[in-house]
Amino acid sequence: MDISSITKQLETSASSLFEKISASSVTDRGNLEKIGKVAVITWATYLVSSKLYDAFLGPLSSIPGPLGLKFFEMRYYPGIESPPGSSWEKIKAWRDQYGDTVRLGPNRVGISDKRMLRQILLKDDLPKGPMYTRLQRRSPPTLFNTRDKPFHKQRRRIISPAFSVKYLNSLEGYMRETTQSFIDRIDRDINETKNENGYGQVDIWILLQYLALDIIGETAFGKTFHMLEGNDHVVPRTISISMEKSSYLVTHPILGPLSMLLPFSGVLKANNDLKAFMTKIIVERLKGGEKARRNDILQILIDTQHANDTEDRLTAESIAQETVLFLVAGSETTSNTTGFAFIELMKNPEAFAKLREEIDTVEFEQGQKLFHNEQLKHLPYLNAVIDETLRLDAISVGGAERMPDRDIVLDGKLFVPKGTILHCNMYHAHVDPAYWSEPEKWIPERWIEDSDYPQKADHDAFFPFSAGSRNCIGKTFAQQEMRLSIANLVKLFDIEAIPEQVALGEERRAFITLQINSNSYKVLMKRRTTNA
Ligand code: HEM
Repeated sequence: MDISSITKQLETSASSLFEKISASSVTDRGNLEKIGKVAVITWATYLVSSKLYDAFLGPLSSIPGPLGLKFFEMRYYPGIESPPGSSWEKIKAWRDQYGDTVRLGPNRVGISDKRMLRQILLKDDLPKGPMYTRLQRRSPPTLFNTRDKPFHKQRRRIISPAFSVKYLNSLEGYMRETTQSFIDRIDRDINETKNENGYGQVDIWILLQYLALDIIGETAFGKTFHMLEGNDHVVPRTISISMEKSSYLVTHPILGPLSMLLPFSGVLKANNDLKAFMTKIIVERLKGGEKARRNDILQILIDTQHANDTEDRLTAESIAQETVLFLVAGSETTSNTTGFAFIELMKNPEAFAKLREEIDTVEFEQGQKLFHNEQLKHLPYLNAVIDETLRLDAISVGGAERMPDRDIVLDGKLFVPKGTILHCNMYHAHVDPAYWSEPEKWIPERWIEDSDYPQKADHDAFFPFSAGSRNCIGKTFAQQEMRLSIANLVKLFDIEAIPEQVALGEERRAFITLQINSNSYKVLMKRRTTNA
């Protein structure tokens, strides 16, 4: 018996029952009860038949996927988040089993075909999906979480000058100053733990986190948080609580309205502290006039007050929210990618040697203790190390959501009705054997045109910063920061793996961004005595 006949029978039996009952008197209480039962049965019948229709006959029915997900949302799939932060691995296993279009829910399709991804993100530039509304909670939307295209276009136009190459060049001084504090901190840690060969233990993962936080502090907030000097600051602390909570709200939307009542330790207090901190900085800048001006991202946002068009003037609340967004979107993404690059370099000593050989062809400028971005921008192996890490250890393993506002056909073959949630799994495209040879191996040579590695990188299947109007506004900022930290460390220090730590680097979880379970990865380091 096929599904359509089951559905028909259910509908017929419910309507005949309804007819029988309506024929009798409705005045007595018994009949009222029967009517109630009929209403429930009719509703249940409708629900079951529409679920069966969507699962087996609807427009998404031909897309393969786990049976349960044809009926229920992914968050109800048994064990999907057990252990916490592991759902991305299950989704990857489904992709390997079912292919590059997978049914991931009654109304959700996972996409990792590179042509379809380009169409969704770039050519059709579809609006963001409902996940981003959940991230808004009760605050006004930001550049990242708005789903409104005209609002986004206007906000992006206002904020873009803060991320232009020219403006970023002018911020390089802050990045280099902070990188110097990072090097000083490493020297301190080495001295405290030095062995007979001069090597000390350094938690490179944590120090990279502090570096990224301090860099955003300097450039976006106008103040370093002094994390590298061992400070505990309200801003990073609040953001870290908020990230954990946001990740939970994305997977458990029902908790949204309840979230403020739940005992998320100190969330309310931390949020108030953060608001007070931001308000103080903005008010100081506004009151201080010309004297208080500083060359940074915050200043660009504050300067929108002088825009001709009143709609382009950001309110104090929006300035605070957007700067906090840069910290959330710009710190862990960058520090974890750099951390993964070191984890890969420690597993591949020949690659480390090649990178060092390249870096050693460049000398610090006279009187300088660190490189400039301009000296590093075009180094092929350094950029290949970064790109290969962005491919294989992609931070956004959870993917991004888009939702078509009209019926569309993907790549001329897959009909997708308006309102379907398209779960864009860019990471899956990064490791698809159809696009990459030895996709699970970390091979920087694939990015180098004149290397011996036969199959070169497929740039059309590479989306680390997404694509289209909602691509990453901080891409150049992140690349600059990653080049500076990797090149300076490789130039100044000998770095060696600690065998037990290598295994730790393989255990991963994702709460919005990919990270290592241990949140710590130690290496042995000592100052170089030659070539430095
Ligand atoms: C290696 C580092 C980084 C990676 C891999 C990365 C990746 C991404 C990706 C994949 C998106 C699209 C997300 C989506 O559609 O859901 C995105 C958006 C965004 N990123 Fe980044 N990002 C990085 C660093 C940064 C930095 C340093 C900043 C700011 C200082 C930043 C700010 C943003 C913002 C504001 C958006 C939203 C843009 C919009 O919708 O117009 N990111 N990023």
